[in-house]
Amino acid sequence: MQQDLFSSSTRTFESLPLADADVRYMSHFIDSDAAAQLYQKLSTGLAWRQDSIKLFGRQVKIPRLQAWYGDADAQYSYSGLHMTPMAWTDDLLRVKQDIEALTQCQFNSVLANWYRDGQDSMGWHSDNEPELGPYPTIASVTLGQVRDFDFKRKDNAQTYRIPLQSGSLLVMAGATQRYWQHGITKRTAPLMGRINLTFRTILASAT
Ligand SMILES: O=C(O)CCC(=O)C(=O)O
Ligand SMILES: [Fe+2]
Repeated sequence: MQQDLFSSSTRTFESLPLADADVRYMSHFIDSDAAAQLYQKLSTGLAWRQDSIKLFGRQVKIPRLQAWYGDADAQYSYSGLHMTPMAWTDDLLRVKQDIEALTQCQFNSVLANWYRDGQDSMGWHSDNEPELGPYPTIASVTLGQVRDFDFKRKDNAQTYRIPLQSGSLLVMAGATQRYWQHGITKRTAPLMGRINLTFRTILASAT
């Protein structure tokens, strides 16, 4: 692994104040120059797709580009899309291994999301597909534009917002997906692009 890409002194997690959840945030997982470089590399280097989902009987383009990488057996279904992973790239593997060392968790796949501008978004959801298991750990890296990441509790109106900085790492674990939804809202202000990498573990028994 290249030593110079990641800073080490400021790599500490803070716990976010969400009840019945385990959410940790590291603002400087990757330093800002390296994050900008990695954004450029991944924007041209990953096999981005414009997927559509069926909504009320019509095919609707999802408001972002996506790419799915991982171990060959990490098959994933999402809103009716069946995703077969592409083989790990060196960059994705390096980030994965770095997160694994920090979190002591293993991941076998990553969903990459590219929010091209403020119009791209992700609606309210929980990452609660059966193949993720009941208490999934999801590690999410932000590169590029800062975007607000919103949490909304399922059983009352509680919300929590955190602006995710370029180079940051957000880890959602424990019962987070069970009690909370999350999403990235659209913005009318002109925004630059943001690439998000969400590392997951697809359980073999569920596929
Ligand atoms: O872009 C993000 O930070 C969130 C992505 C997300 O929630 C997902 O891929 O499930
Ligand atoms: Fe999610």
